Amino acid sequence: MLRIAIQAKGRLNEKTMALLADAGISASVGSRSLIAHAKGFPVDLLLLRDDDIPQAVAMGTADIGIVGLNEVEEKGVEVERVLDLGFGGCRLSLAVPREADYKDLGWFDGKRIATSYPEILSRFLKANSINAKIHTITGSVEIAPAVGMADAIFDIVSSGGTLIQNGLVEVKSVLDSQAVLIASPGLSAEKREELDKLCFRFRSIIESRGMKYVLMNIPKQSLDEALKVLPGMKSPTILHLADPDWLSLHAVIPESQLWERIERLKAIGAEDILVLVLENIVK
Ligand SMILES: Nc1ncnc2c1ncn2[C@@H]1O[C@H](COP(=O)(O)OP(=O)(O)OP(=O)(O)O)[C@@H](O)[C@H]1O
Ligand SMILES: O=P(O)(O)OC[C@H]1O[C@H](OP(=O)(O)OP(=O)(O)O)[C@H](O)[C@@H]1O
Ligand SMILES: [Mg+2]
Repeated sequence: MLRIAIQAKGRLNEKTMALLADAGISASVGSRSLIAHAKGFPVDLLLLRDDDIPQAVAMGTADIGIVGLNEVEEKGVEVERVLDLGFGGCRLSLAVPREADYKDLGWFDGKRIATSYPEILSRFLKANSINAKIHTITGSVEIAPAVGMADAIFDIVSSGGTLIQNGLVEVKSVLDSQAVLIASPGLSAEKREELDKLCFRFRSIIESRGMKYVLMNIPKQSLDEALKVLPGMKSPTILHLADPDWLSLHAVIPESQLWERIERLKAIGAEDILVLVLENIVK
């Protein structure tokens, strides 16, 4: 039985539960539960604050965990980074007040920087020979310069909206983060086997995200042109129709290219185009 640590509540919780559900793992988690037995896979869910997940996995309290890379890097513990999960995307950046006379990293020399990520910041400052004072606070970091607590900040940025609201400008992105699956270094062979199965499910879900399954009818004489437009997994599927002048084409297309491809296919005579949601790609 694998034990997986996930965030009890917060930004990663919903998407983590959705990923588990897509992988056929369901659990009824009460608002005060700390541990839940899952159905559909031999796994227990351990519900923790995200700060505690890297340590829990490093110690073996949990075998695996889902947490932001930012927390893994901050805690500096020894865990295996198994899989990038493609959600919870953000970055850790240095930002300064809009009116600051900032030219380069040298600006930070002698300055006070507020952050909830002192370890990552300290490593970065050292690597760049910057002598700044780190002021550690646990939240509302962006307000620190305005209230005179610091000259600059080092914090999570996603849309950049919070920085703008607080009159700050991002000057250096230090770490790109997303939710990652981590594993304890000393997993037994049995647990490793379970983890491999789980990873197989996660990978097929991640790969299918943003992909569409497209079916259409195409005049036979347009086939060569259509094949130039359609990617497909290996190549598109071609099926014969009862009408000998027409073919049916099936292909997998990234959502970002969908409408541009459909316009090109319509221009060469494609009709009856169906776009279906792709649940999983199993390779
Ligand atoms: N604005 C954002 N956009 C995208 N991802 C984010 C954003 N803010 C944080 N994250 C990611 O989500 C993780 C969890 O964020 P959250 O705000 O829920 O943390 P928290 O308040 O420390 O939660 P906890 O109560 O578990 O300690 C962060 O560590 C980061 O990886
Ligand atoms: O670039 P943005 O899209 O504005 O996101 C960045 C903000 O999001 C997070 O805070 P959150 O909203 O989770 O609140 P918190 O400060 O209470 O953690 C993070 O700490 C930043 O403040
Ligand atoms: Mg936290």
